[in-house]
Amino acid sequence: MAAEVRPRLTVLSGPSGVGKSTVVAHMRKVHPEVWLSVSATTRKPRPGERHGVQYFFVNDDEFDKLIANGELLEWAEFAGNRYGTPRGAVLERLENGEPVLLEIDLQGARLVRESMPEAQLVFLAPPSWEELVRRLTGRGTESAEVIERRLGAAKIELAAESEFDVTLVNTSVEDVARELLALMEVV
Ligand SMILES: Nc1nc2c(ncn2[C@@H]2O[C@H](COP(=O)(O)OP(=O)(O)O)[C@@H](O)[C@H]2O)c(=O)[nH]1
Ligand SMILES: Nc1ncnc2c1ncn2[C@@H]1O[C@H](COP(=O)(O)OP(=O)(O)O)[C@@H](O)[C@H]1O
Repeated sequence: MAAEVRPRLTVLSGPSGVGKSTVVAHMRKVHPEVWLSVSATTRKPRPGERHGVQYFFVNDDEFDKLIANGELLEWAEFAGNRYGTPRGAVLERLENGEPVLLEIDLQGARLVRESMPEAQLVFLAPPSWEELVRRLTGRGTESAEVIERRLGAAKIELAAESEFDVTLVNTSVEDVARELLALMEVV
């Protein structure tokens, strides 16, 4: 009997500022072959962010078209902007048996769980609420108002931790990156 080829779809979620991007960047430095889906968003780029690298930065009309054409695997509104996962690239890699990582919010994780129940959902948690506030504020990329909105969303996300298959606490970026790679069966 042929060995079962089980493509891994892993979803990484967690409150804004917990360190998702930092962990993923570290993981890809160590294992550049790990593929991360690049989402489309209506959010404006932060300094240093480039179209097609961190996100595909699109306007509202373009995002509407992506939805209308069925090009998004899932999408959600988060803190006043829309974010969505392009469907084609993800499915292509899964069909090739390659591991796929999505870094998306709680609403997106729930949608993926419904449409692809075999996906594994990983929650990245902060060591404490105070540390989360410190990281989000310390990053210095958002206004006080946007930080408040994101902390409001963070409370909802933290309350949903038990919906996930695994929780990783982001105390050490290196440790979490290693644990995530193991969950994705890359190492
Ligand atoms: N549902 C969904 N959420 C996404 C997608 N891309 C990014 N997000 C989430 O949107 C939220 C805001 O992302 P971003 O503006 O980059 O802020 P950051 O997480 O604080 O760096 C985070 O929770 C991301 O994980 C997507 O394609 N779909
Ligand atoms: N384990 C960690 N210890 C200390 N600071 C961290 C850690 N992980 C991330 N950070 C810092 O926290 C801030 C938010 O991280 P970021 O990766 O942008 O979060 P997210 O993508 O979840 O919004 C950044 O300034 C980052 O350098």
